[in-house]
Amino acid sequence: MAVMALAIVYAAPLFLDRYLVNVLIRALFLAVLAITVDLVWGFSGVLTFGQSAFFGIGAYACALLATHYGFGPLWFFGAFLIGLALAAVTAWLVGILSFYHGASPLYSSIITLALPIVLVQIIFAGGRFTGSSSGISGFPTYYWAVETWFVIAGTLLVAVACFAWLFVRSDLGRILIAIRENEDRCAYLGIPVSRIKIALFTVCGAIGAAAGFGYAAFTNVVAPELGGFLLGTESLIWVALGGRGTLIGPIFGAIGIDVTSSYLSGSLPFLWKFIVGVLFVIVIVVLPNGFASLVTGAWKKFGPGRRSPASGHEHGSGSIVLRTAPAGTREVTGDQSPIAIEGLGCRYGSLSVLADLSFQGRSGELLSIVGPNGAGKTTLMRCISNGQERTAGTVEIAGQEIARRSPERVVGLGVGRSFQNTSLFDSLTVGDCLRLSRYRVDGARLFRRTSHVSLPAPALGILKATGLDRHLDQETRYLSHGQKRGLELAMVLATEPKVLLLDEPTAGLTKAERTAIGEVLLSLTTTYGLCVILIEHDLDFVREISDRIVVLHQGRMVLDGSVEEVVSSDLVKSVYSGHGTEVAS
Ligand SMILES: Nc1ncnc2c1ncn2[C@@H]1O[C@H](COP(=O)(O)OP(=O)(O)OP(=O)(O)O)[C@@H](O)[C@H]1O
Repeated sequence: MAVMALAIVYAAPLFLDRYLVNVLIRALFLAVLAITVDLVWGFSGVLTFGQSAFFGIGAYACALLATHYGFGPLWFFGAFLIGLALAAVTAWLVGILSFYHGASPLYSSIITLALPIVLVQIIFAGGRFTGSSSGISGFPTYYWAVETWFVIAGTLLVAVACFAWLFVRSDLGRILIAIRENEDRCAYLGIPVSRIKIALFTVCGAIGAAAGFGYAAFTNVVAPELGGFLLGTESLIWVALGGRGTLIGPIFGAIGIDVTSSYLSGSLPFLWKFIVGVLFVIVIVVLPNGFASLVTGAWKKFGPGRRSPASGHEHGSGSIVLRTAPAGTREVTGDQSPIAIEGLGCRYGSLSVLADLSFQGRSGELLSIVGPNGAGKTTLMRCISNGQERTAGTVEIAGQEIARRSPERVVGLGVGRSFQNTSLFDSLTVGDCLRLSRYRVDGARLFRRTSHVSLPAPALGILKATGLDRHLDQETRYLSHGQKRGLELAMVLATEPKVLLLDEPTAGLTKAERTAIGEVLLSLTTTYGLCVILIEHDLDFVREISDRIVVLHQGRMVLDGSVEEVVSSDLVKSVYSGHGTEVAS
């Protein structure tokens, strides 16, 4: 494919007229920018308006160094490196500001929106040095033949597209899609979401600068618009029209719109922009996944090896082999408690949701947390799995305080958490989900996909019990509710936790599935020695499988005892009957 694309790049200028080749060279550089927007927005879900700023930085590095300092092969190459480094550092700083733990997606979009505006103001403020609003033209550059420039721009585009393609199909590329679909689940599997986003943003910034540098060196003109907000927004339109998250769609979107506008914007300056706007609205409504979805849809329907939806998958993960991971080093030793909670409290403003909770969990123990709706059970899970949630007290995992650690770092201490509502990645396959849950233990490859995944014995046991080991190539959206629950549990166990937090794992399951889950939980404690903390409303289920029960009421612990003690307690009966005593504060 890459060889064919390169052959086209080398042959095309021989057959096309000169004006079109000139227009295409600019469009090819812009298509490189579109790929970076697709990686950031299409694949990892960060709506960025600021990718043009990096294009502008690369373009101005070329123009400013050639105008004010010197020109020659070394200067040219030096300017290229300076442009890339400046863009990478800017992108890294913007990434840190945009994606620090807890930043909302809206926040990062606003920061990327401000970036090109700030850059243009800096260019204006640069006066004669930066050429202010008129920009810089006529600076020394290489006046090679258009055929040569076409080959340079085309080769850059093919190279970036190939690397991007390999990247999005790799282990790390799957993680980008997982982040786009369910950032929280990724964090609670120990994936460092913020760091991955910052790294991606930095690399895409540098690539955008390379494209801008080439664009400026070819056209011999730079203007503030090259780093402006308008180009940033246009690049989003190319990606949306072409097909977000497809790579090929944004390339054709950028080339198609730029070339057409070069022909039409002279004769129909206002009408052309209007046509693009209307086209954009129509495509968003009729083809939300862009024009590329027409091709991929037809390919899925009529192409070779087409699959039924239940067995197919959008991104083609290929078969994956399951292996048993070597026994981890996560067993809790000696008398150490896997989990010890002391004086834990949580407030939301003046509302006290949890107060003064203290208890410990032991290895091989199934500890159920029960209590009426609103008692604070889920909040307790949040306080254990995220160091930033609690407002008082301490939580220790195997003797280590979680302090203010973010969820992914708490996973590193040995806490695994499943959510009240099953939380998976719809367009990823079962195999992909399992592979990415091993990120914390096995890491992820940058340009390759591993053909196997090594899982600890408890996770393998669940896959076998639910039959998921025979559906590794199936997208998770086609799984039954019970299978989804099973997969989520297997994914959490793949992180090799010492303490497993389960929030209503049997909700919505049939009686048979509930019994199966009960057996699985028992084997996790008895065979594998895990400490399981379970929130459950089904008191019969709790009674059958628990070693110990903690009862919460109005955010306080009213009882901590054996199953018999709790079941026979009058206090618990009155709490559940709604006549519960007001807990003294
Ligand atoms: N972010 C928040 N801001 C304000 N109040 C909150 C927040 N999260 C939870 N609460 C309140 O804290 C209380 C406990 O909620 P929590 O979800 O922990 O209860 P629960 O015992 O898990 O209930 P359920 O069994 O219905 O899931 C509720 O009154 C809830 O409204």
